[in-house]
Amino acid sequence: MSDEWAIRTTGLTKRFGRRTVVDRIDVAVPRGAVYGFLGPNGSGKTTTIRMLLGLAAPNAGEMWLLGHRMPAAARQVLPEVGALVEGPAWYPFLSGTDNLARFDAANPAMRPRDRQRRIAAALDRVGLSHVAKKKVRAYSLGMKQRLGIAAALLAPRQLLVLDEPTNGLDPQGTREVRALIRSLAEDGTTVFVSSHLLSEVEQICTHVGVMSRGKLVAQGDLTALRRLHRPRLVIETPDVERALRVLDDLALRDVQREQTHTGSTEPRISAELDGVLPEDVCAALVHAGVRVRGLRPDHGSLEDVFVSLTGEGFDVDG
Ligand SMILES: Nc1ncnc2c1ncn2[C@@H]1O[C@H](COP(=O)(O)OP(=O)(O)OP(=O)(O)O)[C@@H](O)[C@H]1O
Repeated sequence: MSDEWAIRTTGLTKRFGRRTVVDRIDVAVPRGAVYGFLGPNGSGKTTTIRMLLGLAAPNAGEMWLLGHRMPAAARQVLPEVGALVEGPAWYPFLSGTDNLARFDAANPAMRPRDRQRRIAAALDRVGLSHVAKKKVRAYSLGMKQRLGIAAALLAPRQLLVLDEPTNGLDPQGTREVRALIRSLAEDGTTVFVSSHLLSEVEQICTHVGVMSRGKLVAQGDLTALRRLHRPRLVIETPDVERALRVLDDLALRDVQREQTHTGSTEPRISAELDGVLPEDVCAALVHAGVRVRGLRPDHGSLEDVFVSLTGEGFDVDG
């Protein structure tokens, strides 16, 4: 498998009993990407991550991490991969440093001689040096999550896999973790991050894969996915019937009467622009005597694209 992919799977499948929870997915994460693995709860994200990390065995399909076949190359590859899955359980009465020391000591590949230096560097990387000696029970959730990322960074990593790293965090904690992910990516680490929050993926990711009911329904860089939305034109006018005839004459597609929103009394219609310029539609409407009270192109949001792909909404409150 080509070296350009940090993660690649083909036909990856996991069944629990008769239920297929991951269904023949082809994941492609380019090196250097921040890849958002987006999907509602229960869509199969954690199961996929567990397979990638060798924590669960696939029923079918193939996978490669950093160009190496998994799970065959697990011993060689996994030391290059930092992971945060279901947040580590910390000892609340030990400090951040002492918790990381226990974590580090559990890994036989780590040289004890460098332990303190390694821990100090990891804490510094996630911005926790100032609380290194504080007991973890005094840490905020965001700090605990950053400590989890510090644990994943005790060794130099080419790839970081983070399962819902901002889940349960308050807005401040969320911002801290997002900023950390961005800065890790700037250092050249590939980051694979799962989330059920579209806004989160939009803010930090370069690429996205969308899971829905075990299937990967869309994948690519964010700009390319945005292009999947066909721009529409929204017109506000009291002369709906006349306007509809004009749009029909212009052969615009998917002409719809929009539901009137509370607070807005003006009837609205919309249509796919399909290459026609908004100003030409406006001129035709005015020429036909339609009173145009409002006219604007709607380029749509990423959410529109994903809802149309999955038929499900996303939690858009970051
Ligand atoms: N060990 C298991 N045995 C049986 N079913 C399982 C097991 N693990 C997961 N599932 C089921 O597989 C489906 C996918 O779960 P998974 O945890 O991968 O989804 P997810 O997208 O990560 O969602 P969440 O964010 O809620 O964890 C769910 O319906 C879940 O109940």
